[in-house]
Amino acid sequence: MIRKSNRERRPDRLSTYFYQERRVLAGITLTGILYNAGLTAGPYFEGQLTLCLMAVLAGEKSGIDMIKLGGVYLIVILIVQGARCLKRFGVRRFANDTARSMRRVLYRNLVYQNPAVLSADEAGSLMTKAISDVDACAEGMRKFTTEVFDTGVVMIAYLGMLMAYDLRLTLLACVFAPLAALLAQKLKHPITRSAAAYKNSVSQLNTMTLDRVSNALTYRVFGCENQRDQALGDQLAVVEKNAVVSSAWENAMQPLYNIIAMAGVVFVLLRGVQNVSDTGWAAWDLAAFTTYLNCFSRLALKSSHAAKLFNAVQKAKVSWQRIQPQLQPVKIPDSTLPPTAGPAELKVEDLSFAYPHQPPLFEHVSFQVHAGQIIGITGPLACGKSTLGRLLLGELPYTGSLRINGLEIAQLNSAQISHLVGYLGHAPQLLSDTIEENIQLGEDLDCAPWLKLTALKEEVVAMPEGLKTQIGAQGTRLSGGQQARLALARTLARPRPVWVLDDPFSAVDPATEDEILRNLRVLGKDRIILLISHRLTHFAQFDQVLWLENGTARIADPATMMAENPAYARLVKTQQKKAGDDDEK
Ligand SMILES: Nc1ncnc2c1ncn2[C@@H]1O[C@H](COP(=O)(O)OP(=O)(O)OP(=O)(O)O)[C@@H](O)[C@H]1O
Repeated sequence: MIRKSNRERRPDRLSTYFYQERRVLAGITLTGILYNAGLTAGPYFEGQLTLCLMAVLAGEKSGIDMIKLGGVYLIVILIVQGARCLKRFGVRRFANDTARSMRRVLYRNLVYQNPAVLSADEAGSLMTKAISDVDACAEGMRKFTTEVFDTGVVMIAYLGMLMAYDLRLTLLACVFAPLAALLAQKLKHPITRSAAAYKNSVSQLNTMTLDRVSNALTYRVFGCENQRDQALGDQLAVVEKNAVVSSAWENAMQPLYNIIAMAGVVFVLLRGVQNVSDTGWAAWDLAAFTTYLNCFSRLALKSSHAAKLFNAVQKAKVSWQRIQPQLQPVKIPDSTLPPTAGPAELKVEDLSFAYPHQPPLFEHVSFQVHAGQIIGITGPLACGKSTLGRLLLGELPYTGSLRINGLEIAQLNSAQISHLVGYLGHAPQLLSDTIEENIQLGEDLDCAPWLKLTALKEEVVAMPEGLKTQIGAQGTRLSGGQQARLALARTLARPRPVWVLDDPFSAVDPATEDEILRNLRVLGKDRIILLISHRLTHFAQFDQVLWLENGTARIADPATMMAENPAYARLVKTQQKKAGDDDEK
């Protein structure tokens, strides 16, 4: 028999979580059986105490006998309640551990899964899954585990006891309990439906809240605040309504389940009296009658709980179905790169790419770049400049070949690519943290040289808290140019064979751009720098210019590009003229 190790077990199966907690579950089983079997001691001792009291009154027993019996009952209660405490502790621990494990897997999925797969879900929905659905699942599993003992074991114990007293009466009186379970089963669909509607409305509310907060300025500037707040308020009302409906389906049926399960008490009373008066199916004394009645009401109550439990599990199942797709096993990619020799080299051959359901953005593109070169990438609007950068990150599937140092990008994982390609995207993507942490990202790096390289050092030194300055969400406490340079410093602090810099100078003045480019030239002497830009002021200083247009690519040194590509030459001249006019002004 092949035994699966913990790591091989599938996190998208519920059984995995029960298996992981097998030791805790074993403890719950022991204490649960002790507690629940011990519960039958209650009715038994109550019956014995009644009998003893009658004997004391009749002068057959003394008060001491009664005290002794009461003392034993007390000790039994203490043991039983002690077991109950331990069982509760175990069950809570089981739920907490399970929620933690699920959250860990879900988090890994969010971090490592293909962004295209994740983008199928709205941010609010992902948050709802990561927080409330995981809790709902763990809670469902906790309730199930608890009730297996609190209801299942104790029901069996009670049933056994009742049968021992009067088999036929027990069969007759207990015939109603399954009816409650049957009704609960029939209510499965409305319960599942209402729980799913509630969860979806919460997801939508979270998405709207995130949108409202992150786009607050846009809504204020365009005067849409009231309209957005109204929409948020409406969604809140939907959530409240769905919460009430969902909870009503789950909880409002409990009294009905109780009544159905208790219906058998009529038989217990009728036949019980006959048993005591020796005309029934069994011969009882008064203690037996008390014990039986007590035991039966507890059993009826428990069986109505079982019906409610069934509904609670149905509700938790909705959450499980929502998170299960995000609990697929994720392998953290191995970042070891195959060995390569020689200086950095980028070779693009016959590259073609199209976004889904769109015409090709690139067709049969080929070019080659060597170490020490700075390549300016430009072209008409939306010609695919940023997309080319993202292809080098391995984020998009392409045909043809895209090789860095002889390694095909499509055959590498994201961790390996991160050792080959440094990237600065269109948006600075800054963390809501200090300047220092935005560069270090948890690594032990000296920030000063990188701030100097990006002409940001003096400005940071002048800030009252220097490197420890908090920059706010997305760097909002910095100017646009400071944000761009801080993001550039973070990229340059991690030397890679290829750097892709997507429009790094759009918010930087020409003099600062000049200074940074001089520094880049020194820093990039054994690397390749691909600089994507619309601003062509400095393209004449670059080694090559890559012109993208209508799915094709032309690469040439800047002078040749000026001479042979009229569209490029026109663009350069227009920008030069505008710069001259600005200077005159
Ligand atoms: N994720 C995407 N899905 C579908 N189409 C996309 C996606 N991203 C970009 N596009 C489309 O691909 C084309 C090229 O986009 P890209 O951002 O690469 O161009 P660009 O040259 O960098 O643009 P710009 O000149 O505005 O800087 C555009 O028509 C754009 O609408």
